Amino acid sequence: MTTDFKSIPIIDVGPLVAKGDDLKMGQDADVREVVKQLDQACRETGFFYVKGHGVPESLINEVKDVTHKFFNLPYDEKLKIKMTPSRGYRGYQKLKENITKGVPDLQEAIDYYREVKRGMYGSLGEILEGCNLWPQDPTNFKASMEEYVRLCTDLSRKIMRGIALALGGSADEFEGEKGGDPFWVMRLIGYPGKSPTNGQDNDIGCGIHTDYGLLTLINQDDDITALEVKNLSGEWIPATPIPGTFVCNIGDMLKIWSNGLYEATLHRVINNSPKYRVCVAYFYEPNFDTLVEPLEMCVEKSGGTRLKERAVYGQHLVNKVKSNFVM
Ligand SMILES: N=C(N)NCCCC[C@H](N)C(=O)O
Ligand SMILES: O=C(O)CCC(=O)C(=O)O
Ligand SMILES: [Fe+2]
Repeated sequence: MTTDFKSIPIIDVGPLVAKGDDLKMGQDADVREVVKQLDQACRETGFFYVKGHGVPESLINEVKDVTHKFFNLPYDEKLKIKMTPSRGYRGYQKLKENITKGVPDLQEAIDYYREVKRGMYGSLGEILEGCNLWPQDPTNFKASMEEYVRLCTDLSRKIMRGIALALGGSADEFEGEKGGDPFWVMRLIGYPGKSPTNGQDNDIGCGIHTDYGLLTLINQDDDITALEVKNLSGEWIPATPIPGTFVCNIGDMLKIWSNGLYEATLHRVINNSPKYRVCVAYFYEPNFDTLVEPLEMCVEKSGGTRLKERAVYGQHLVNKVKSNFVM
């Protein structure tokens, strides 16, 4: 259950990153301390900053830098990697093309998904079949992003091990058929700055929503506060950038698996600054074809009441992708 949090906690995941490959990590006192903090943050906020993550700061900055460079290109150039349904919904979406709850978002973006080979998940995965679209310019774009995805996937796997322990499971509770072959999504997002002259009818960069999967790692520009998180009384708490950290939040599938012990907290983005803002959002997801329903151990912890929600992750994603482009 979300609470009336007034700020977003910071967690140093260093010990979890260092020992996260060893399934006996739960016996380590430093890891146990991280697990305790993860449990509290997931219960009370659903959002936390992650420091001590081990992803090089140079790469964190480089992916934002190439994202800025791409969105700075002339429109015709950006359209070379235009997203279409026939390209598996991968690629560039112009301003206001993405829609949240019926309202066009004041953002442009590129969507990347883990590869879905032809027939891989039968008809379930069909609409996402296709190749990711990489711009020629800047030249280091593809290599930087692929390395970034690799490191974010590894970090997320370790954070999920910490969360598995926090819920009272074994470290690899979310692996195997649940998330041992994790899907991923990456969205590079650009939010135009506010100009005094263009009195926008809608200045919402991304409308109020929850994320779809397990964990999101947000890498945002250091100098602009735009992401806001909703607490229990409905106040918007800013996720002010803290250089060198990721903002990490919980998605819909982890809410279901945890039987609602952990919340997928509502959030939105408004860029009130005059500067253009980018965000590199990495989404760590379950296995595409896994059926997600409350874990028995979490139902017990909740006193026996079971959430009614259940979903095949890939179906949940596909439903969202389809509705993201219709008014
Ligand atoms: N892959 C994720 N989680 N993306 C979150 C985007 C939320 C906005 C989207 N238009 C929507 O309405 O869902
Ligand atoms: O731009 C941001 O900081 C967050 C974007 C977001 O919430 C999303 O794309 O799911
Ligand atoms: Fe989000």
